Amino acid sequence: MTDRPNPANPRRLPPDRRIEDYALIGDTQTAALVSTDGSIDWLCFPRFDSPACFAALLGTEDNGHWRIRPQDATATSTRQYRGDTLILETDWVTPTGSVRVIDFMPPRDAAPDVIRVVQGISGRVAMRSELRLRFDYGHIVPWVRQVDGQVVAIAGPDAVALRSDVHQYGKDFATYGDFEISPGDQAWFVLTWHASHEPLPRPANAMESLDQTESYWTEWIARSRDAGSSSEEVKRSLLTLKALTYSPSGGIVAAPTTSLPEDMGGERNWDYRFCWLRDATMTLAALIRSGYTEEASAWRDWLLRAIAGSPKDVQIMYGVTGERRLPELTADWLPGFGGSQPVRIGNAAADQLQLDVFGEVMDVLALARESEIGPSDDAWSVQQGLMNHLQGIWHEPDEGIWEVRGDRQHFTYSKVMTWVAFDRAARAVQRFGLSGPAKQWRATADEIHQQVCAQAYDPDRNTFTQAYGGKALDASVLLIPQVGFLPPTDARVVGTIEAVQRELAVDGFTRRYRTDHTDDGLSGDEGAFLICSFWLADSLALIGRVGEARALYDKLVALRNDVGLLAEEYDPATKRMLGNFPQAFSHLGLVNTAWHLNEHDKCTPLRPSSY
Ligand SMILES: OC[C@H]1O[C@H](O[C@H]2O[C@H](CO)[C@@H](O)[C@H](O)[C@H]2O)[C@H](O)[C@@H](O)[C@@H]1O
Repeated sequence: MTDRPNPANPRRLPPDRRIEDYALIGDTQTAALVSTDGSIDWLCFPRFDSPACFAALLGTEDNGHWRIRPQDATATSTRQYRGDTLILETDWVTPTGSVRVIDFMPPRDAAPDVIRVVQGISGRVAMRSELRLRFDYGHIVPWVRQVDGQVVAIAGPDAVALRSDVHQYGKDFATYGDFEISPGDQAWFVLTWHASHEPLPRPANAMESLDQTESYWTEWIARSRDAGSSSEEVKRSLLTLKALTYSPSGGIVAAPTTSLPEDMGGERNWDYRFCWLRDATMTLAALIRSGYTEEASAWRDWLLRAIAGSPKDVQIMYGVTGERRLPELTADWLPGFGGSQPVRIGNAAADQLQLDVFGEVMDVLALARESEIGPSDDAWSVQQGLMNHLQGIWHEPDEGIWEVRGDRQHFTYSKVMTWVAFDRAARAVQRFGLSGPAKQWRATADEIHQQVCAQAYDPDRNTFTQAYGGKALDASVLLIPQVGFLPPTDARVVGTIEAVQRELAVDGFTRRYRTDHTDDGLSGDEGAFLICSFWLADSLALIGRVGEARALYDKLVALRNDVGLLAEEYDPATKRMLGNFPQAFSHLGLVNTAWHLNEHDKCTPLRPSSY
């Protein structure tokens, strides 16, 4: 094809489209988002951070999508995951009958596939598949042709083949398949990516792949500890966290999307398809607690490879196999979700100083050492290098946990987590007989402790503040008792929880900070931050207000969409999710709070540092 689609007449998506209208399918190397309308609007092939071949999520249908649904515009859909798997079932009801569309991505053997199977339930239903491939984040129209009965699309490094038992035809830069389905009928579609210079991979068998995919997820979830009354939502969150794991390397992405807005229509749009040490360590803590040691072990190996070299070059985030350069670009051809621009590719936060990651890494490695994963000499030698480096920089101001793009500050949470790093290092020497300057580390931990209590505590409001000498509040300091910095019985801890409830509350949830009190370098506002709301529930449980904690947990669980997924934030005013989706932070928060409440019910004390 030589012409391009007419940009003056773009194919629009429904204006009332919501982030929570999407469901996730994935193969633990990449993932796709499927809308309630049966359209795959986001898919990056072959990795989470590869350019998207379907980017309608951040634009219009002309930026690439693949819809399979009844031709009847009045058809309605409901959907669910098949049991405890990532196989999505969308059931359509039309005036003439009903059908089921089954969408999944088989855990990868060689080539990545998206498979869609349509099965008749009742009556007779006229269906349509509408495929619009656009490489490189929605702006390259590929050369599409039929080769041996299969549709092959090629542009630059990418090639995608569609194999199906439904006849395909091309029209207006899209590929269509029209078919009818009755009970007992079945139609299948297999979309496969390969590098354009390589031969077409062998086609996957749709039904065999379905069985294999079902077994993969069912066997994986069967290894989890039973979370009692929270079991249903914990399992779904664990499956989501597993789906965000890049299995070849053990890396874990913060979310599979870029630029879903934290402020609808605004500029708070970021690329999350990378491995943050912070998000990954917290995810690991949730997985270890839930019985998954294999993933934790793989991630420890990932970490050691990623940060290998000089400790002074350690970054706060990496690519899925440890890439260090993640330049932030603007995809100015994409209008953005709900008009939220810019759409960003890459993330400049990779170059920031965020001191908290030292504490998070030291803490999760301590947890790993104490768990079934056991010790690792390599890990300890890397940890010693990190501690030597931290000894020289812990007193510096930084960008903090929230990666502000305003001035660096002495953020309280950053300093608390440097205390965690020195505390865990000194403890490891004492407890496991490892080598290292334990006395010096303990002395530094004590110095940081005194400094935080003196400079980050506001006696007038009886609360820890966001930064030394400041007045602004920050929900991250809710973690002070969880990481063991102060006991939950300390009046300053109780005062901080109450101040957060008083000053950061929004409809019973909490913001991470107030954008009118903190200069984060950005315009606009944002919603309630879900992981912080889970931390608030944890804090309430820790100080004995368990009824309130459970009520908040239940309220957060009720925010999940129809298939149990959460974005990063929630706007109580519009009752809509905000931010990248689904977000590891929110799902690990759910898992940890469920375990905290469970442990509380069983009167098992929390191990310090459980996030
Ligand atoms: O809010 C501004 C920042 O937003 C992103 O960071 C957030 O997401 C990270 C990944 O989940 C998380 O680790 C961090 O704590 C959050 O603040 C974005 O990646 C940043 O570039 C941006 O400055």
